[in-house]
Parts: sequence; structure tokens; C-alpha cells
Amino acid sequence: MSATVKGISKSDVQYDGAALRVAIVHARWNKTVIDALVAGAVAKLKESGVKESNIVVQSVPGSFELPLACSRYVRDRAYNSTRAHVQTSSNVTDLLSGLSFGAIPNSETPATAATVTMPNEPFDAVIAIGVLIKGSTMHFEYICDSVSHALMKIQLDTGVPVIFGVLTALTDDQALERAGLGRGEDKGHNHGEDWGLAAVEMGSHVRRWREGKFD
Ligand SMILES: Nc1c(NC[C@H](O)[C@H](O)[C@H](O)CO)[nH]c(=O)[nH]c1=O
Ligand SMILES: CC(=O)[C@@H](O)COP(=O)(O)O
Repeated sequence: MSATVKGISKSDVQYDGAALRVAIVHARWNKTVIDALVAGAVAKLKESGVKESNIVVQSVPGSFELPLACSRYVRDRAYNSTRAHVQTSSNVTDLLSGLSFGAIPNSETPATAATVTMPNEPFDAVIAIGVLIKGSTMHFEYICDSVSHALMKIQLDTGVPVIFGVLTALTDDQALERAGLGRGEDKGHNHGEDWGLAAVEMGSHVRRWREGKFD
């Protein structure tokens, strides 16, 4: 039996991630697999030159929560970059940008004279990581379908790449093998690595396209 034809081919371009900011939003269901996938993605991001300080990792309860979280990392960051306010007396650390935030000014706590608008660099790509394993009900099907469509909508609506890192496995072994943790002779391949590389490539493409470079 010939080897499978499946799998992604290597890009003939080595994309440089040095200037990129990437968010990884991951679910917490099926932790053993999730942890391997996240580690694989982070490893390839760093190998591609993405600075550790430019990699934000955020967890959510389950895959069903991925779209809302990803939309906030994409939409708020991209559309509300002027809303970021930094006050001298910071009391809240904003995980999104690593800046210390005072309370966002409002009628009770108006912005102080020291409030400044800080550049709030948007993320170049967001990697959504989840592991769905089929159970005995239709819950699996409904989550897989709704989450995949929602993540696609976010990226098309915003133009920010949302890498689909959601495993939709029918068995534990299918999930384990796709994280390089196969229990048989063939350990499988860690798909998280592919997602890290995809984030760097797509983030680089979007930057070039934004500059009008389509060559
Ligand atoms: N069964 C799995 C879930 N289920 C939980 C949902 O994703 C969601 O958190 C809950 O319905 C509350 O809204 N999530 C996974 O990521 N993987 C599963 O296998
Ligand atoms: C993906 C799921 O939600 C699934 O694991 C839940 O299992 P069950 O269908 O047996 O409730």
C-alpha cells in the first residue's frame, strides 16, 4: 500500500515572524492533547522568529467559547486600538498588550490628565485551538459545525487570519495521534506545529497585502 498523499507541502518561502504578534486562544477540554498542540504551535512560532513577548496565550472553558474569545482578540484589538488608555496609577494589567491599565475612564472615573492613548497593536493572526471528541450525543456535531463557521466568519469579516486549530476527533486515539501522542507505533504528527507555521505565513501575507504587495 503506497504512503498516503495527505499532508501540507512545505512553503518554498521562509516567513519571518520577527514583527508579528500572535494570539493563541485554546479550550481546556482534553488537556493532554490541548497542551501538546499549544506547545507545538508556540515552538514553531518561536522557530519562525516570533518574539515570546509577542505571543499571547489565553484559555477558555471549551471549544464552543473559542469564537467569542477570538472575536475579541481580533475585533477589539483591530477596531478599538485608540480606546486603550494608560493611566499613571495602573491597577489592572491588560493581558492583551502587556500594558498596565488604569480603569477605562467613565463618568465615575474620568480620564486623568495623565491618560494617554497608547498604540494598541493588533494581532497579525489568532490561532484557535480546541479538541472535540465525539461522545454519545449530537453535542459534538453541533459544536463542530457552529464553531467552524463562526471562526471562518470572524476572519472574513475582519481580514485577520484565524487559524483553525480545532480537532474534531471521533475517538481518543484520533485526537492523540494529531497531537503527536499516538499510543501505537506511529505517534502521529503534532498539528499544532502546522498551525503555528500557518499563523506566521498568513500574518505575513496579510501585512504584504495591506501594503498593496500582491506579487
Ligand atoms: N465535549 C467537549 C466540549 N464541550 C464543552 C463545550 O465546548 C462548551 O464549553 C460548553 O458546552 C459550555 O458552553 N468542549 C470541547 O472543547 N471539547 C469537547 O470534547
Ligand atoms: C464534544 C462533546 O460535547 C462530547 O464530548 C460530549 O459527550 P456526550 O455527547 O457523550 O455528552
